[in-house]
Amino acid sequence: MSKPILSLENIYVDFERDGVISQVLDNVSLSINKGEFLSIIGHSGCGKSTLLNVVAGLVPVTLGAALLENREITGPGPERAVVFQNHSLLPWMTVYENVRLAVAKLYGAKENLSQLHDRTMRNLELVKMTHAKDKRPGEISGGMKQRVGIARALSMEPKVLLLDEPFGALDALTRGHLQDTVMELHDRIKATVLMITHDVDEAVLLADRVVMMTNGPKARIGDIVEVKSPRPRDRRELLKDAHFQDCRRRIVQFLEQHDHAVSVAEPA
Ligand SMILES: Nc1ncnc2c1ncn2[C@@H]1O[C@H](COP(=O)(O)OP(=O)(O)OP(=O)(O)O)[C@@H](O)[C@H]1O
Repeated sequence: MSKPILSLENIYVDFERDGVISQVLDNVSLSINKGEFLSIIGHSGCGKSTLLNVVAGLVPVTLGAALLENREITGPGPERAVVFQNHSLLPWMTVYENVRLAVAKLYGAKENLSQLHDRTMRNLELVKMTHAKDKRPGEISGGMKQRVGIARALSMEPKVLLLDEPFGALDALTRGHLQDTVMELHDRIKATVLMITHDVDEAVLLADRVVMMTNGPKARIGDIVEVKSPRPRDRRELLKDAHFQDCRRRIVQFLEQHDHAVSVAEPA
């Protein structure tokens, strides 16, 4: 788990709207190892999604470079699958068909129908959704939709899985179940994952490292906390773990300090 798969090198991102330039990211550098799970946390609007979108190839950098296995990222590609907070399933297709569509797009030319079916079912099994394979998105819960979104992303066998607040819209119990599923998947398929979250406990529970971003504009990486708690992790056990609590405390402290920085900088 020590080979860098993804390198962000001195990344700057500016957006221009009506002649006004906003400098969102300011010299962000980060190296992510193969199989590593990184959480990104920071106050709302600081630029977390922008950073993830740079890796997804959806936002171009103004300066610097994002490299996947030493090759510059210049656009989207199946080796970087994204799961957004608002599951984007096609409502007229069944759960099976939603995943099958992604499978066919990538493997349709290389594999026969039975192989495509097996691939689809394998990914639905990974997220425990085979029982609902014939249902349409309107007939399943938010948590189940998110599972299907994850299955669809995994079916591309991406080198990097990008999760943009994947559990943000879910109730606490469903969120907990999905966190467990993602931890299990990460262990099982040794995926490299970059996940944005607003939830400190979630960030620490899932990650090998938690990247904390400063407030925008011109957001940077303020600090990184390494979570050394052994895997598999059990949320109840971790509550008693001094290292876990220390990681948690450092992140809360960072966020509080940066919250304060904003409130004192604002005019009264
Ligand atoms: N395409 C764009 N054009 C102009 N400005 C943009 C664009 N995308 C993002 N921004 C601005 O960049 C800043 C960072 O946005 P971003 O969505 O990356 O933040 P975030 O940390 O993910 O926020 P949140 O936690 O609220 O989702 C915001 O001020 C946003 O308005």
